[in-house]
Amino acid sequence: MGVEPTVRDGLDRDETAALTALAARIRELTEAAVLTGAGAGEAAAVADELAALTARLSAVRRAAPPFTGTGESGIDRQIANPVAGTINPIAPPVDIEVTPDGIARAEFTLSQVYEGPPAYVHGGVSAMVLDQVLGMAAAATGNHGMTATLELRYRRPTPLGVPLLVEAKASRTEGRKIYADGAITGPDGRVTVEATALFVMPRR
Ligand SMILES: CCCCCCCC/C=C\CCCCCCCC(=O)SCCNC(=O)CCNC(=O)[C@H](O)C(C)(C)COP(=O)(O)OP(=O)(O)OC[C@H]1O[C@@H](n2cnc3c(N)ncnc32)[C@H](O)[C@@H]1OP(=O)(O)O
Repeated sequence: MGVEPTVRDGLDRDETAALTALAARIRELTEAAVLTGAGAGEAAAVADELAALTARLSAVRRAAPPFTGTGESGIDRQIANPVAGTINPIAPPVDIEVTPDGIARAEFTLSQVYEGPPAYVHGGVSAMVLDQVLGMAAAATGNHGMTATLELRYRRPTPLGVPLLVEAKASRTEGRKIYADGAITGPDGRVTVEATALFVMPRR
């Protein structure tokens, strides 16, 4: 059971742009849903309208999330990725670049949708972001691996609603194993979360 891997539709630029705009509106909707004080009656009315919109989108449904046709690598093509994917409303999104010297980095801001402790980022969300960014740093070595271990050290709370920096780099490769380190840094320049991970290339 479960979801089978399957051939993916590729999106052209127009569809990518339209689905990216759709996801941006849904992110705004999510934040509005978390913060609204509209009251029970109005919330129920909006829920009915949203059900109709969902039905419109679902009228033509793919078997699996599409890839973008324009990305340079396999990772860049994962346009529905839950961390970096611009068409995925649950992605903040974190716009990750990989420098020529193999550093994966992004500046990003997390809204109150991602709150864990009051006023701070949920630790699992920080973990998700670091998993992706360390994974991309590992993949920059030319070896795409699955996360085998991800160790986190939460040094201080990560603030919501301000620009954060995330950076990672592969530290060493041993056969099918790639190790990477990274961190999230707050606007005051202090590290809030450190991460170390092992990625293992699956046996083909
Ligand atoms: C056209 C477009 C295409 C698009 C494609 C996009 C590609 C994107 C690529 C890259 C993106 C980067 C961004 C992504 C970031 C997020 C990644 C995730 O979230 S991954 C999901 C969570 N992780 C899992 O679900 C793994 C589940 N586990 C497994 O599948 C296996 O356990 C696996 C592959 C990790 C290892 O399985 P084995 O059978 O290959 O492992 P054995 O042969 O036993 O071990 C190999 C070596 O690794 C060590 N090892 C294996 N697992 C270990 C572990 N958990 N801890 C420590 N060492 C481990 C072993 O001790 C061994 O080391 P010794 O060669 O003896 O030195």
